[in-house]
Amino acid sequence: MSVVSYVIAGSEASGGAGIQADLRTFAQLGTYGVGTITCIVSFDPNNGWSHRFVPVEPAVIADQIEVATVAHEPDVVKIGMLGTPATISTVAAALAARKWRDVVVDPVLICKGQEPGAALDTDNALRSEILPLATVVTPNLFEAATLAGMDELASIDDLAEAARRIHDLGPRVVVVKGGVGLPGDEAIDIVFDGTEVTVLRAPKVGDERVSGAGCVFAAATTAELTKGVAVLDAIRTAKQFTHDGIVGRLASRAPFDAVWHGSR
Ligand SMILES: Nc1ncnc2c1ncn2[C@@H]1O[C@H](COP(=O)(O)OP(=O)(O)O)[C@@H](O)[C@H]1O
Ligand SMILES: Cc1ncc(COP(=O)(O)O)c(C=O)c1O
Repeated sequence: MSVVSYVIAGSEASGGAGIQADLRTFAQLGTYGVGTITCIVSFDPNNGWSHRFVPVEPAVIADQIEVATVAHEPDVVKIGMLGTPATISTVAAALAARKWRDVVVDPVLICKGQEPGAALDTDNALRSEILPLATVVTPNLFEAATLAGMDELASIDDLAEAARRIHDLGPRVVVVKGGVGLPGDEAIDIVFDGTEVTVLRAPKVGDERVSGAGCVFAAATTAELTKGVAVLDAIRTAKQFTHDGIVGRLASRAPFDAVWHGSR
């Protein structure tokens, strides 16, 4: 069993989300983080903090995956933002070429700044090429509705129905994160393993979304799986770790706070 938590994801240049958040989370939870960069997202402070998105060349992504996997032989990997159909095909081929103990997919879908047409192709490629390889997938409300082909998710029953539909696409365990999106004073997520639905609850910390929460949640799950923890226990630890990081969040000149990595 490798002590390396491997992540294939985008760089988010303000430092709150993406691979920066993933690698910090791995370090906090005691695994050795190794990362491959798929794209670079730079928010634009002069244009409403909109996304500027630059994909990395597929051949350069393949080179990074080659050196990381040959050097470390990781057996647990997190997939974060991929961003284009070409990147998705490159990463899917690389994943299929090795045996993994766990593949955690945070299905970061559209990035503002991409054309809607390109975004739809990206959603479809993720659904058909990456989800079947996942052992754990962690969509937020919006991503779950998109992947499940549902209009709006407004209750725990809706989360469970979305999870069932996403499970049919191939992942072994589906976590649908209600986050701040469901009414009430709790951030509710559900876990569906193909048989049972488990409901996870934590107090909401404010009503705002915090940048990097989704990345940290999936990265913490990945770190725990790297250590050999069972899936549901890994997800429970991730929920607490993310909650603590939201409590200790970091304000900046950006219009959104960023999750801290663990307790502050
Ligand atoms: N304000 C909040 N207070 C408490 N928990 C939260 C809050 N926002 C998100 N969470 C939790 O953090 C985790 C990641 O949330 P997610 O919905 O993926 O966030 P986002 O889509 O904003 O990145 C989930 O467990 C979710 O329930
Ligand atoms: C590169 C990258 N990955 C992932 C995300 C998703 O971040 P979050 O955890 O806030 O959903 C973003 C959001 O900006 C991003 O830029």
